[in-house]
Amino acid sequence: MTNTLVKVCGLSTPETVDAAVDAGADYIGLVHFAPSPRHVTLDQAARLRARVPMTTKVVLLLVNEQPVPTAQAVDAVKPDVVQFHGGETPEWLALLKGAMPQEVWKAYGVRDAGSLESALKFRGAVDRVLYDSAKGALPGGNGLAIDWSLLAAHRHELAWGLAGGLTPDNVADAIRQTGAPLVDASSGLESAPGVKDVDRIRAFVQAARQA
Ligand SMILES: O=C(O)c1ccccc1N[C@@H]1O[C@H](COP(=O)(O)O)[C@@H](O)[C@H]1O
Repeated sequence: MTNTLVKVCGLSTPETVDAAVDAGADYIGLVHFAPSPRHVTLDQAARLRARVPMTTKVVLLLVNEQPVPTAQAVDAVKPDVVQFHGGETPEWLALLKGAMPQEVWKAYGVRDAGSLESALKFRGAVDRVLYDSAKGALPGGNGLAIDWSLLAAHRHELAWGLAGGLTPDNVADAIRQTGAPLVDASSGLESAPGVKDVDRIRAFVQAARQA
């Protein structure tokens, strides 16, 4: 058994939210980003959020939102964490972190070891950095893994998590190789883009727990 925290992201139906909660996910993620096949409106997100017990934390994912829509989204959904998955700056995220009670996470695209050094610019500005692939058509949710050996070799100074291309089949290896304190999956738990598979959700949480 590992202590690795598990996040299941990109949920958009009551059934899949319930499946992730029942499987024991620590975090469930709701994507509010119109170009994504996992996009939920603020109204949908608020209704999904209302199903989640306090034992599971809710992450609202935003991409390059302006200040007013960010505040409106947080107010409507009342998440525990806001994950920013675009080109948000440390200065802007530090301001937000000081102004709201929610945790602030920043997804950061990893290309090489230098990426892990440059992520240090978010030190103090966010509560966690989520390393994801820097490639793909969308800012995230592309199912592309990063080079795990970079994370294994790195002396981590930031609270962090591993995202990008994780599936029920590779998550145990990913945890063993990187020592990730948190793992996050979305497209690897789907039968088609945006369509989560409850069996894959359960298998992912179980595989991460047993790594
Ligand atoms: O899921 C999306 O469509 C998405 C869109 C825009 C930004 C981020 C998005 N997803 C997040 O990306 C990572 C990795 O996803 P994957 O497991 O490789 O599919 C994860 O945090 C997703 O929630």
